[in-house]
Amino acid sequence: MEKEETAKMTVTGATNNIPVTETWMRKHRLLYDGATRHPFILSIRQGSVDFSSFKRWLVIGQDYIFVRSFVPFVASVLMKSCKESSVESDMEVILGGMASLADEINWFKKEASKYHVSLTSVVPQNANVTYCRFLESLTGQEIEYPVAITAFWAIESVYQQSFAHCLEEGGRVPQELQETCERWGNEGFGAYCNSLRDIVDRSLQKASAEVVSKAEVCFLSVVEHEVEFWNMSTGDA
Ligand SMILES: Cc1ncc(CN)c(N)n1
Repeated sequence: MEKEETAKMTVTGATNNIPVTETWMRKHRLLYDGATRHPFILSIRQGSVDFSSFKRWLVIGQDYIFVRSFVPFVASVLMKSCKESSVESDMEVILGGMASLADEINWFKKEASKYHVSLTSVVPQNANVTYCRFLESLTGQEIEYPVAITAFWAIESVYQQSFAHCLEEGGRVPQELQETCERWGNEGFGAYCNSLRDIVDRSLQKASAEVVSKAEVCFLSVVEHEVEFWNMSTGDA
């Protein structure tokens, strides 16, 4: 009897200790999968994607524009972490993210010249402009660190999990997109996303209910923007 009670307590304790990001994932699974299992991503995984100049223009050109707006946002998260986080390693994780964005920019330039895409003449599409504006709105001082770091984690994670899904067993990624999938779907990038997720969960543990709810809204906005980003592939955005 005593043993049973102890077991119950442990189960209750574990339930109460579910990290916030895990509760969001369970609650918003369908929406999240809508981004990481978007038809464009599934077509890459199934090998049916038509990697025409239009798609190249999206993956290289539009994403290049996005990443250039992403950098100042990440810089603002770095500033917030210096001021608001008491954990030194937060800065190192975010700095690592900045370094990987520098690599991304160089990679876009390399791919653009390989496929003769002129990065300077790509016009940002509406969905991309809206997404970049959203990023800018999160750079203000009034945005709390837990909210900003939530957006950062969600943006990186959706991308990582989308491309990791393409690489899972049974996929038939076309040769010319293999490197793209590996760039974001690799395990190292996955570990980095997990470090961001740990920062989110830790910072939300100490946050007020109001900030937690703002962070959840922000998480959902990111997922919606990511869906809209891929919708550009069908001209629906
Ligand atoms: C739209 C989008 N989202 C996320 C990432 C990953 N840095 C990206 N390159 N582009």
